[in-house]
Formats: sequence, structure tokens, C-alpha cells
Amino acid sequence: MSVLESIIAGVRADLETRQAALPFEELKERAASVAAPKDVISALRSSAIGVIAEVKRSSPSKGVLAEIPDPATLAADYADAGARVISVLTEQRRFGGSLDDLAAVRAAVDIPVLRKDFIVSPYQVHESRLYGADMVLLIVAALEQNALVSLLDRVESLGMTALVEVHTAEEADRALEAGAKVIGINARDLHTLEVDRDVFGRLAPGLPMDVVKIAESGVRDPRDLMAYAGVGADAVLVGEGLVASDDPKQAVVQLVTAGSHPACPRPSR
Ligand SMILES: O=P(O)(O)OC[C@@H](O)[C@@H](O)c1c[nH]c2ccccc12
Repeated sequence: MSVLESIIAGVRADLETRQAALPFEELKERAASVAAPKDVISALRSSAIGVIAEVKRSSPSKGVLAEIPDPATLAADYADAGARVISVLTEQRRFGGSLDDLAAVRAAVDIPVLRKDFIVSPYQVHESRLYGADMVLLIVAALEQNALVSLLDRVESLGMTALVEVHTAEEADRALEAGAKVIGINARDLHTLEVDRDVFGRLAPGLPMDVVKIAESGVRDPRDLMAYAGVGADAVLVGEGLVASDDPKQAVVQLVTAGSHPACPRPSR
């Protein structure tokens, strides 16, 4: 079993527990009365590269990154520092996240919130909405094509935006085929956990102009952000580099400042 497969096995087991506690029909009804999702694409399209700041406690590769006793405060700091979107890891077993973290962050910020998890079922899409997500991650490597298409349609039918994650050219083709409007190119291979920061530069030029392009993982400092800006990123998604720094808010300020510096390449749109 690859790391990805074992994570998904755990996700499916935890999902069964939640489904037993709250039946799908009832979940759908409750989610339908939540305030409408925010327009994430407008938030991400800008004349300067954006920062998506992640609330991330642990990772399968490094273990505990930060305790994060109060995700709401961290998210509010990220937003104050100029992040465009807050990403919240909700996977529990490997990343130490929860849906409570998502709810706490939702209540603390006005900018769009991304639910970062391993979404394999329509139940999780409605659940994301119930907990206030505006955007949902869909990982191409974790889904058959028909499941990807139907989950993407469901995300959009609820007014949310899908961040469709890819790591290879084949996966990028599948994402486009499914109709993805926002594509995240993950530098980390979820089967091996290895990081290759050149993947974005190889794949992004092959994507259509109107697709929003996010560089995910491995951003350590403003230099990495500038490098991604130079190869066409609309935004970078940063977790470890923020939560493990002495001052996560200041770390976001530095990235945002670098992104709006005249010397930083601009998204081409
Ligand atoms: O901590 P990093 O290297 O900055 O990475 C953040 C984000 O890209 C990473 O958490 C991530 C990208 N895709 C995922 C899919 C599932 C879980 C986590 C992820």
C-alpha cells in the first residue's frame, strides 16, 4: 500500500463513523442552510501572486510540525498578514486536523476557506459546506475519473470551488478533462512523499491561460514564491514553512510583500 492508499483507508473508516452519526439526507438538509460560499476564483485572480496559508499540525513525512492550540487565532493572523485564502487540513490520523478546526477558522476569518482532506465521497462534499468551506480539495491521484467528475460537479453545484490537485502531466490532463477551473500542482508525490519543486514549472505552461494555477508544497521562503511566480503561479499554498516558523504571521507578511514587489513576476492575465 502506498502512503496515499493507507491514508485513504483511514479516511474511509472515519467517514463511516460520521455517516452513522449523521445520515446523508440530514447532513444535506443542514448544509443547505449555511451562508452561501465565497467567490474563491475572484480572490485568487489578482495582479500579484497570492498566498494560501495552511493550518497544518502534522504531516506523514515529518510528524508533528506545530501544536496549534488555537487554529482560529492562527487563521486570523494569516488573514491580517494578507493571505488570500486559508487552507485547513481536516484529516485526523496523519495530519492532526479536524472538522472542528474548519469550523473555528470559518468563524474567525472573512476570506475564503479551503477544506484540505482526502475527499472520496459526496458525503464529505456536503460536510465541507456544512462546516463553512468555500473550496474543497480533490486529489486526482486518489480518484477514478468518473468519481473525480461527479465530485467536481457536486462541489460546483453547491456553489463551492474545487482545487483539483495533480502531480503529473497525465493527472493534469484528467483534471482538465473533468473541467477543473483551479488546478493545484503539488510538488510532493503523495505516493512517495518526495518533494520536487520543478514539477510546477514543467506542468504549468501546458495548462490553459484561464485556469487558475496554484503551486503547492515545499515553499520555504520568498525566494521559492518568486521562483513559482516566474513560471506562472497565481498563488502558492504554504503549510510547514509557516506553522514551523517562529512567527507565522510575519512569515506570511514576508511572502505577500515579496509577491507584490515590482521585481516579482506577475500572473499573466
Ligand atoms: O507543508 P507544505 O510543504 O508547505 O505543503 C502544504 C500543502 O501543499 C500540503 O499540505 C498538501 C498538498 N496537497 C495535500 C494533500 C493532502 C494533504 C496535504 C497536502
